[in-house]
Amino acid sequence: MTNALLIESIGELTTNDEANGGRLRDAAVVVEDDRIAWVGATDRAPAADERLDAGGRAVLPGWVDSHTHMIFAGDRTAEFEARMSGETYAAGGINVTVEATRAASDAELETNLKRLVAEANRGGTTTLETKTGYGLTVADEVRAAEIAGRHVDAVTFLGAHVIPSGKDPTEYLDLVTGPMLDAVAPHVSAVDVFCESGAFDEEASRRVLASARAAGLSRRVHGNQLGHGPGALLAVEYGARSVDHLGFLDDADVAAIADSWSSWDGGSGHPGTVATVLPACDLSTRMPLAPARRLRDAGAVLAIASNCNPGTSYTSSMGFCVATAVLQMGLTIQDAVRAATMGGAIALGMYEDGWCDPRGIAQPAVGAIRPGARADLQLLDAPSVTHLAYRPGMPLTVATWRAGEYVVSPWSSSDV
Ligand SMILES: N=CN[C@@H](CCC(=O)O)C(=O)O
Ligand SMILES: [Zn+2]
Repeated sequence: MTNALLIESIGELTTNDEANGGRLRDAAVVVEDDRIAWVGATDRAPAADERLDAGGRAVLPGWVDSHTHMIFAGDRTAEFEARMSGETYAAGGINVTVEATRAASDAELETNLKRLVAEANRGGTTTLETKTGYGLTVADEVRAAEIAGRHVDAVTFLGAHVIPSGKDPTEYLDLVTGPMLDAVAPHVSAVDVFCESGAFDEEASRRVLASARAAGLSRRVHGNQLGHGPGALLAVEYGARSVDHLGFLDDADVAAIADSWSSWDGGSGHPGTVATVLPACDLSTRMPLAPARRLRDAGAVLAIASNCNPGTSYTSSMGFCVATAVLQMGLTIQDAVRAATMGGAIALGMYEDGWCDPRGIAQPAVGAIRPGARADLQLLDAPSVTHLAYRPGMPLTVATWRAGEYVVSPWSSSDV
């Protein structure tokens, strides 16, 4: 049965919809079941079963967090403390979490994931990707993918995260690109590779990306995180949906990522490789901030993601990431908000209708507030998205809807 909710008197509505310039004042939205049914001026809004007066506050799409690692056990507080005392981050720390994750029960992993998803929802996140990569045996990677698929919108296979302790690199690469991929493939939509010294070099990364393509899965790359390397160029060459981290880029990398968008017209056409920046990770590892502004000015499509994981970025706060991207990376507020919503949706292939969730069910588009899109919205206790950076660290998200249902509902409609 159709049930219509009208959210009216929205002071500033961020739509990410070119049809109305991406932003409306004194706006209203009608949500019908799980979708946006109507967007326009409050004084022209149609009747609805239920009304919510936003009182001049801002409404924007829920965050689309396109890069997290939420299937793990344990934490790495000691490693973080050492880093804050001057140690450098090294990929080897991943194996500490691999050991803890293998030792955990299914229930422990699922409980921890649910805790992290709930935290993310409270901060306004309505779409989540997460990766395997702390199991690194066939059984542990399949287990991670299955558990993740019950709670997030997209699952990525990251068997090529690091060579597990005690394993021969050549044998492990054969496993990751062969039997492990075959076993995990039914549960995931993409394959990722950590292309970095200490993890997978160019030749190994090529094999991972080629095996993903042969299996009909999307490609993603962790690239240029700890130093300059081939990750960004490989991502573009293999048609990856995104290349993530990007602290160390030269002019050729920036140009290649930007050029990958030359045949995309904003909706249809072949999408290029999204440049995903991870501001919280750059801060937590004390690495150079990714050159988000330079990438944007060159014409790249940007995403901002949390990279929530116990090693390099133990936060799911997209609001914090957006504020950091504005205050430290030089993005405008509008660019940062767009990157954390529409950018993430493009990186996940979810900006158009019909993408499939981990259960294989077709879903409406996310990342924009436009008729037909999934009704994923957040209400800020602020008159505009500018306050996300103007008042950094404040918990401004006060209500969140996912597919038309309240995920976070601190106010009843009569309080607002
Ligand atoms: N760089 C590779 N993977 C994670 C870190 C994982 C860890 O240290 O546990 C990242 O994105 O930063
Ligand atoms: Zn990551």
